[in-house]
Amino acid sequence: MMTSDKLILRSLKGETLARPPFWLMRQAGRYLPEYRAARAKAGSFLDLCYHPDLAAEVTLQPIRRFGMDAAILFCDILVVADGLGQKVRFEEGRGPVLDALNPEDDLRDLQVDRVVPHLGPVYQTVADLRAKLPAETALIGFAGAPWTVASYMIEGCGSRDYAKAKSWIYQRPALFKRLIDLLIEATTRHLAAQIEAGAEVVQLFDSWAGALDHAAMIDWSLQPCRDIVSRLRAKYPAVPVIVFPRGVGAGYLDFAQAGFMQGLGLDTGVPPDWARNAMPGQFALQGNLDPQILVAGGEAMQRSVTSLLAGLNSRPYIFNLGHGIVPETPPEHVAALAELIRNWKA
Ligand SMILES: Cc1c2[nH]c(c1CCC(=O)O)Cc1[nH]c(c(CCC(=O)O)c1C)Cc1[nH]c(c(CCC(=O)O)c1C)Cc1[nH]c(c(C)c1CCC(=O)O)C2
Repeated sequence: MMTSDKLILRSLKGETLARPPFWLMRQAGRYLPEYRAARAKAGSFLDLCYHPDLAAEVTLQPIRRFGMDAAILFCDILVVADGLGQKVRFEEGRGPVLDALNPEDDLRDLQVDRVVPHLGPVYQTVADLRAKLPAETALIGFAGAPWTVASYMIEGCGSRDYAKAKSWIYQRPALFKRLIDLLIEATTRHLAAQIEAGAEVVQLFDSWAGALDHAAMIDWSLQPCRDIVSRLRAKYPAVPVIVFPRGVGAGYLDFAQAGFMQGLGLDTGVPPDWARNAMPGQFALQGNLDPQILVAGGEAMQRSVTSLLAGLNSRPYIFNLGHGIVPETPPEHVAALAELIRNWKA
C-alpha cells in the first residue's frame, strides 16, 4: 500500500472520508495488562522510553488488539528536558519530578546540542516501528509544545496554578523568552530526528495551554507552535503536523485562523458543531470523546460516538479522545469503540 493511502494521511491532506481514521491519545499504557508487564521488565519509566525493543513492543500492543489507523511512538514529552540535561524521573502515583530550574542559574546547564544524541534510542524505536507496523498503519511521532514542557521544567512537577512558571512569564520575561526559544530549537530538532527515522505525522501536545490568559496563550502557545511547524514544513513539506492546544476555548479560533497546522486536536470541552462551523480552512479536526465515556462504555458511549461522528465527519476528521485514555479504561470498551468507528457509514 502506498503511504498516501493511509487514512490519517488522507484526512490530513484535507480529504473527507466515509469513515474517519482513529487513534487514541495514550493508547499504550496502564489500562493494558501487557503494558504493565513490559513496564515491570524495563525498570523505570524512562528506561522503557529509552529501550527500543520494549518501547516498540508497547507501541504495537494497542495496534495488535484494536487495529487503530495510527500508532503513536511510545515515549514522553519530558524526554526533551532530560535530553537538555535536566534530570527527569517518574514517581509512582506522583508523575514526573524534575530538579526545578533555578532562575539564578540562567539556563546555563541546558545544552541544546545534547538533545538528539541523548535521544538516539528513541529514533531507533521509530525506525524499528516503521519496519514492524502493518502496511496500513501510520506512525505518529510527537513532542510537548514549549509552554507545556517549560511549565514542568520551571515547576519541577505537575502544578495546579503554574505560579512559578507564570512568575517567569511576568517577572522574568527575558529569561522566560530564552527558555521558550531554546525549547523551540530543541523540539524542532527532536521532531526532525523522528521524521528522519520514519515518523509520518507529528503531533505537538500543548496540554496546559488552557492555563494561560488569551494574550499569553498567543505569545507562548500559538507562536512557538507556529514557529516549530513552519520550520518543520520548510524541511519536510510532506509530513503533516497536528497541534493539540488543550483547553484554549475561544482561542481555538486563533489557531484556526493562523491555519499553519494540518490537524487541530480538540479537547473534551469543545462543542463539535461549533468547531465544524466556526473553523474555516481545510485542516483536519481531531477529537474529542470524553475519556470517561470510554470508561463507561455501553449505550452512553454508543450515543456519544454516533453524535460525534455525525457532527464532525462531514469535514476532514480524525476520531480521537479529548484527552488521554485513563488507566481505569476496560480494554473491551476500546474494542467496542473500534468496531463502532470501523462500521460507521454516514
Ligand atoms: C503532559 C504530558 C506528559 N506526557 C505526555 C503529555 C501530553 C499529553 C497529555 O496531556 O496527557 C504525552 C505522552 N505520554 C506518554 C505518551 C505515549 C504514547 C501514547 O499516547 O500512547 C504520550 C504521547 C506515555 C506515558 N507517560 C506517562 C505514563 C505513565 C507512566 C507509567 O507507566 O507509570 C505513560 C504511559 C507518565 C506521565 N507523563 C506526563 C505525566 C503528567 C505523567 C504522569 C501521569 C500518568 O502517569 O498518566 C507528562
